Amino acid sequence: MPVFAANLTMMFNEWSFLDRFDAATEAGFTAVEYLFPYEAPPEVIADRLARNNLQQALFNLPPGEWAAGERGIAALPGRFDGLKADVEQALDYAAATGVKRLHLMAGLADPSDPEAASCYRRSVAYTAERLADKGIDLLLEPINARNMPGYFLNDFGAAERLITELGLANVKLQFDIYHRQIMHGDVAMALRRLLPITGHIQIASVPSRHEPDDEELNYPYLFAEIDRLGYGGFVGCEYTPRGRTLDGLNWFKPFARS
Ligand SMILES: O=C(O)C(=O)[C@@H](O)CO
Ligand SMILES: [Mg+2]
Repeated sequence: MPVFAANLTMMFNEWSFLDRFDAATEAGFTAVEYLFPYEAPPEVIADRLARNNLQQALFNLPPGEWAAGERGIAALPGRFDGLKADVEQALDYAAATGVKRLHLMAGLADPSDPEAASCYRRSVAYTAERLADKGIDLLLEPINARNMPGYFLNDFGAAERLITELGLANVKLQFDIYHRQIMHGDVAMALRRLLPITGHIQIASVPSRHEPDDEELNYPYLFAEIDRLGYGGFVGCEYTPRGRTLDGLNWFKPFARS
């Protein structure tokens, strides 16, 4: 049975960020993920996890100036010193929360620009090495161009090639099924092929990015396939509820902790 992580950036927005940990637990989740923890002190987040007996599945390394439109800095020339500081900040939060995988956003850059490609490779290799010291996986997530125009890592093939070429045991794919379907389709076959290099899975309906219970993907089939393939990681629920979060959790009832 997949272990689902509530994405607290997108779900449970009826509560303040810290209260979302309690709300997700009440709803039966045993794990959480979110984009960024950095506005709350690490020990405060650690306390919310501990008091709810929740596992921290994933969060992102700092993404640069998000409010100014940045979506990561790994592929941006001239930002390597900033990236090094970001890695140390993320590791402080990782130590407090016990998270075992972190996502590094690439940034907005032309994937055919050799300078961006070289910066990205250097950033990934450096970050992977720092995380490996702590037993943490580094995740790379291809993101579709409709949601994030101009994003550097906009292709599953490019992610697979880089992961394979680097050959670093802790660099893995963040397989967001929503992005996969929009970018390439062929989800089940891609899961079968890419599972050996996959460190985290995320889900949402396509095209609306709501609960995984409607629209063009057959999630019951995909959940069974993920189990059949022996996936032992988390499945992040990275969707915007159609209405109130709790009203949209019928799909999750068979998997909820009682
Ligand atoms: O956009 C997505 O999909 C994500 O998983 C975000 O966490 C971007 O990191
Ligand atoms: Mg995602």
